[in-house]
Amino acid sequence: MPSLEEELFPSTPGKFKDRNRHFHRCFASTSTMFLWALFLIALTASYLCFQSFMDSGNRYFTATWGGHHWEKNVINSAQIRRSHGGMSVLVTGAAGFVGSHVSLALKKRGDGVVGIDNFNNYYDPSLKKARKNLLNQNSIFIVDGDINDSKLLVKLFDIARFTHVMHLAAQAGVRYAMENPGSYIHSNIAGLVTLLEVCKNSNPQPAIVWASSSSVYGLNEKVPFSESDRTDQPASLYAATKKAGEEITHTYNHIYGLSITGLRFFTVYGPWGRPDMAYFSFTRNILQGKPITVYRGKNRVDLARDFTYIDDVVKGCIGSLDTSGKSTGSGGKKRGPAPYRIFNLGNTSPVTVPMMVAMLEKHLKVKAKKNFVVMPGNGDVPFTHANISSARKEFGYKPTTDLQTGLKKFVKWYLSYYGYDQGKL
Ligand SMILES: O=C(O)[C@H]1O[C@H](OP(=O)(O)OP(=O)(O)OC[C@H]2O[C@@H](n3ccc(=O)[nH]c3=O)[C@H](O)[C@@H]2O)[C@H](O)[C@@H](O)[C@H]1O
Repeated sequence: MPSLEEELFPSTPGKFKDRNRHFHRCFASTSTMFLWALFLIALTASYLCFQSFMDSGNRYFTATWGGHHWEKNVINSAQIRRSHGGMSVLVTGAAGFVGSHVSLALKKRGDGVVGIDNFNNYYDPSLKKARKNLLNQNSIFIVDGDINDSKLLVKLFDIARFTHVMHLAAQAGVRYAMENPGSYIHSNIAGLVTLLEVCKNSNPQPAIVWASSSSVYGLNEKVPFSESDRTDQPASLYAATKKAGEEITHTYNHIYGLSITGLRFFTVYGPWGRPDMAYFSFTRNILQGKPITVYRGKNRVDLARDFTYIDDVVKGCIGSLDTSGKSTGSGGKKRGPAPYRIFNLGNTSPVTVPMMVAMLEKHLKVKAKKNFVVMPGNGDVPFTHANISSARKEFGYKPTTDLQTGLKKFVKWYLSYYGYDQGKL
């Protein structure tokens, strides 16, 4: 005798012989659809719940901040250890190239330094970890966190009364902007605004020095580039976000009385540098016997950069901090006008890319396998050249390291850091 189930949901249509056949079929398919719909709704709901849990709870998975021990580390690290004119500086992007160098220099002269870095994987995070270790050895504490985390920033300002912020956290790289545009908005726009909001609300407000870029000059053809030259023709999204940063910081200066100094860095290079930059990746390839791609402009014109050595840039950063003047607002209210400044930090002597390669070949004692290709339309500009008279006048900025000398120091570091001096070559 067939079961009720078999009666209602026969395995083969031929089994259905009663007169309610159509009704049963209809009922069967409607219920199945209903069950499927329920199942899909449940699945979607669980997925959305999981997503929102992950988003809101992300902090809890990645957060490594908070607690008594952590606060003690922040307070100790922020402590000024010199008697006159010391400052307590929050350095964002402290595990980065420029950030790590500036942090060490500030600490060395007795200023308080607390770093923050999100240790993202835009390039090898182990290099960032190594920089962090170096800073830790010099009693500099680095918070593992993102500048978009306003709760973290508020907490930091609550427990350490920073007099200055050296804002170097950013999504760098000119060409990568075509691959991952969102990361530029996240760090260079949203992150900047989050930081400025916290700074403007803090009491007292810190003075802010931050990294803009030579790339804001974009398609400007007037050389050398002066701060008053036009910067409304960016050639990359990276440049556009840095230019936007200059406008955004101006607003915070104007409305809230924050002291702001923007530094236009010109292709900074040196030991502990960024592996995504040409001098660094060329070195890696040359040592590994791999070819390098050298871009050329129209009519085979060589590209040129005003390569600037890291120690010179550090001096420029510190000179800017020392002369930044005070923010005038407090608790979100402006009490008077505050300084708003922009400076080029370049070297004032551009070198072509093939000349830079020749210097690397000399220091590495290895010939490069060069492929010359026409510069792709991916955000590059043909040349950069800084006029640095403003920075010189304001805080005595005077670069002293030429590219030949700077690359020699870089190669020495590279060979040692990657173990080539122990027979790898
Ligand atoms: O001053 C800045 O504001 C910027 O400086 C830096 O950008 P750039 O000056 O473009 O440096 P970098 O990539 O080292 O290319 C150097 C040269 O090599 C050429 N280049 C590059 C790659 C390659 O494969 N081949 C090549 O010829 C290339 O065409 C160029 O002529 C920072 O990365 C950036 O974050 C920002 O800070």
